[in-house]
Amino acid sequence: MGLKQTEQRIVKKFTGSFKPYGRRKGVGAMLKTILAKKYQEVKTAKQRRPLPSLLQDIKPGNFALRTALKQSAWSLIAECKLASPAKGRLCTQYSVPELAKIYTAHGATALSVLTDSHFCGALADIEAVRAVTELPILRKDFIVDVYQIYEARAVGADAVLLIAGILSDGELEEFLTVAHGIGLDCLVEVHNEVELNRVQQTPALLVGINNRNLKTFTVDLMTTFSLLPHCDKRRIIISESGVKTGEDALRLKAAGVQGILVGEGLVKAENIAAKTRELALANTQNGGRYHAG
Ligand SMILES: O=P(O)(O)OC[C@@H](O)[C@@H](O)c1c[nH]c2ccccc12
Repeated sequence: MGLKQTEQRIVKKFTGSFKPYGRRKGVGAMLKTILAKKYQEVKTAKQRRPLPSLLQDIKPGNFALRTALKQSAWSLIAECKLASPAKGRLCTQYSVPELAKIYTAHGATALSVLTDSHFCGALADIEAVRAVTELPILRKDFIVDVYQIYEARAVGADAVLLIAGILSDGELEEFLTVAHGIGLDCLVEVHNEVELNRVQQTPALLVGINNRNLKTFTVDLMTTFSLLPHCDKRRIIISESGVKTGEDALRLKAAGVQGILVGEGLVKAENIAAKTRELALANTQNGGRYHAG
């Protein structure tokens, strides 16, 4: 199937007045490319392994991510991010499981593993990380089909990312229901007030405020500070992208977020172990938990 046809299919999938990124004019060429490829990948994966067969491999999870976030006064979700479409290769020194080991030993609350090829990720990375850590694992990808949610659980993930900007209201509801039905948490990502309001109509418990605009790639921590007053109290709020220092973490914590999701700030640090401790607020009083060892 050519790109054009695939894109048409994406367009057809969305209903209602909300326009997901894939459908807005002049919007992120990169995101469009990623989404078109994603539909192809899912189609191929389904052919290789139809859903009924995949379902046989699924043991329900136990909402390990929400449990860890609730138990921690401050949470660092540390991301295994080898590359990004905007900046290319970010980390050459360590493999994904090596990063996971460092993060685990130095105070991360949970791990995020990118499984999209544009970030040099693969689904198998989750299995590799599962083998070296007991921390909750978030599958970070562009989820556009329930199949990917089952796939995540089959390889041992505890949670998936759902990006409000690329999903219709119906899809958000459906994906949350499917994930919650198999004990998997969802971190639902928003970037503006319209998306936040849509997500707050759903039972989503974990809300990620992405400081990065997925269309322009610009990053501004103000996104979190300005959306925070609009978040209702029942949700657990995570600030995602562009967090670099312990000072950033302290400012976000003081504003009321529960934790941060960090990739680049960790993988590009000169000393990744020390940066993990810094962002986990491991050295500050009443900061996050610290796992020695
Ligand atoms: O590397 P950063 O700036 O710390 O960002 C991490 C994470 O938030 C980012 O990787 C991300 C946020 N939402 C996404 C959606 C898809 C892929 C990647 C992402």
